[in-house]
Amino acid sequence: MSDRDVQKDLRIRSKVISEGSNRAPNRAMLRAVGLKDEDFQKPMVGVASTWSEVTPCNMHIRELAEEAKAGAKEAGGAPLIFNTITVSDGISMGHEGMRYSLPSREVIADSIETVVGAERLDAYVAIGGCDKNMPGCMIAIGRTEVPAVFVYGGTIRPGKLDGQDIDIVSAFEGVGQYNKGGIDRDHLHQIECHACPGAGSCGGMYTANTMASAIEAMGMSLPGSSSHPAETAEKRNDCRKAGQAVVQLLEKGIYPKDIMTRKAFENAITVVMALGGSTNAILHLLAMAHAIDVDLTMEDFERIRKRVPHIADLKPSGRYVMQDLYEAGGVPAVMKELLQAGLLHGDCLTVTGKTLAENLADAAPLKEGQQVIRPLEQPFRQTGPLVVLKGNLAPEGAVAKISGLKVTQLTGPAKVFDSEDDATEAILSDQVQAGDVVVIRYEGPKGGPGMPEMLSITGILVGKGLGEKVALITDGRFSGGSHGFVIGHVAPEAQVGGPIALLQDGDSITIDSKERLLHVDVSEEEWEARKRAWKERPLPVERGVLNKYARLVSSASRGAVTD
Ligand SMILES: CC(C)(O)[C@@H](O)C(=O)O
Ligand SMILES: [Mg+2]
Repeated sequence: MSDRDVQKDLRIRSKVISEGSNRAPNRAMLRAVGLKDEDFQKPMVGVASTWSEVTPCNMHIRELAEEAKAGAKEAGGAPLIFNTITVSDGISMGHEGMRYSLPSREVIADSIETVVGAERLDAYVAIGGCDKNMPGCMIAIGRTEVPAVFVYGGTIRPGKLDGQDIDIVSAFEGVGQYNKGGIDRDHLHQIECHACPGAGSCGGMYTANTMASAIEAMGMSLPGSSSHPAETAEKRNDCRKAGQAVVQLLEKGIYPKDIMTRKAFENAITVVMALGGSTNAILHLLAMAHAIDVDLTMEDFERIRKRVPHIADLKPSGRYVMQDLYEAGGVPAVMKELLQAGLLHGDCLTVTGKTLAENLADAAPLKEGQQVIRPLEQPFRQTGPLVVLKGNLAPEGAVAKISGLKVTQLTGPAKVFDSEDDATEAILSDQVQAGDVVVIRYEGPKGGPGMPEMLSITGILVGKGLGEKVALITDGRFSGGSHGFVIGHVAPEAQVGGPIALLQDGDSITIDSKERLLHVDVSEEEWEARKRAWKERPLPVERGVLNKYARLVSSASRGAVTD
């Protein structure tokens, strides 16, 4: 791009700072951070970095942010890096800390919106690593109404133990295997030491990789970037190019609302279904749609699921991890197949300034002989694996992931727990038997608060060999690493008096993923009596961010949003 082009005024917001005598003080501050006279003629481009030492997912993002900054500068912008927070789902899992995970999505969105708004940035690149970073950045992008590009920090590579690939979920399931006596302490320690061999987000088609793929499908990331692993030259290149791309979007006047359309969300859902992504995708895509005023509902997921085959042999239920998908050709190669089969809208605009179909025309196909992605004609299932269930237990809906499951229907007695801790204790001390339906309630967005992910407990069930023998239903949610007969996001949640609050031990619960049903068999009189007797509980946290969150947050069926 030539200097003349850049002087075509791209300062759609920053002009309020970079022009006029009365803004001398504002510019004085920016001169201290390195901006010069010529920079005040250029668009101010932010780089929202989620760099942090608290998790491998984000520990390399500082360097990536520098690349994006260099790219934006090369393209004629005046770039500035700013940070937002992250928390690690892997580290906060299974204890009090998990309550902060979903709220962190809002903190990330709010903090990016705050900096972009206050500093009058003209455009920005957002770079995210751990699960909540992706939707957090995208919610901000939806709200801020300036050109933006998202870059995923990239997947971790698989760990190696005794010649086998392992990852973080191996460690969670190892706890159940150890509890059952299947492995000894030393083996569990070996898993712990080898599961996470470097920088990058959890390796299977868990939440981070799911959301990264969805965002690329939506057109908000550069082609191929969602499957480029964290520690590769391609990943650094993605960031450099994202810095350049965002200035070009500003030039062309392409805004997030031009890309994040309803059809783009449909493309994202299609890719999530084909890859067998995390149940969290439903929550996060609903929240992202809300941020950009796209009317998306749980029923849209069901509608799309019915026409999209599940073709990826990816963890948690399959064999491979994101690095293997990258080596097989990556997300663009999968999208190429889906487009050819008429399953994607090719006319959607993307951050390259081209349509999805134009981008995919340049993409390489799946590698010859690869094992990760099946042909569309020979899928694992004819329909997508993320199922929305409804019934008298979940009038607003609940979410199950059925990939890898043989069982589709179970009727069993409820074992009701008012917290994940109590349920975990019961499972570890063998008080839960095959055929039981474990109910974990008061763990919803308001009741948790924060709708904790329950990978510890699902990992223990799988590790103990109960993954398909015991069903688990909750108003909380699951990790992308969770598998088994588990149903989350039950809405309305217990805290607001949803039907799940009225369950009692021994109630007969039916889960039917084919009929999409979540039903409890209790007489009407009895149910009415329980309703009358139910008393609202005070919010479990009285102050601070969790109290603010609990007061504001909407139902999981609407994405658990706070604005
Ligand atoms: C720890 C995990 C596996 O990253 C989880 O948080 C997820 O949702 O995928
Ligand atoms: Mg997670």
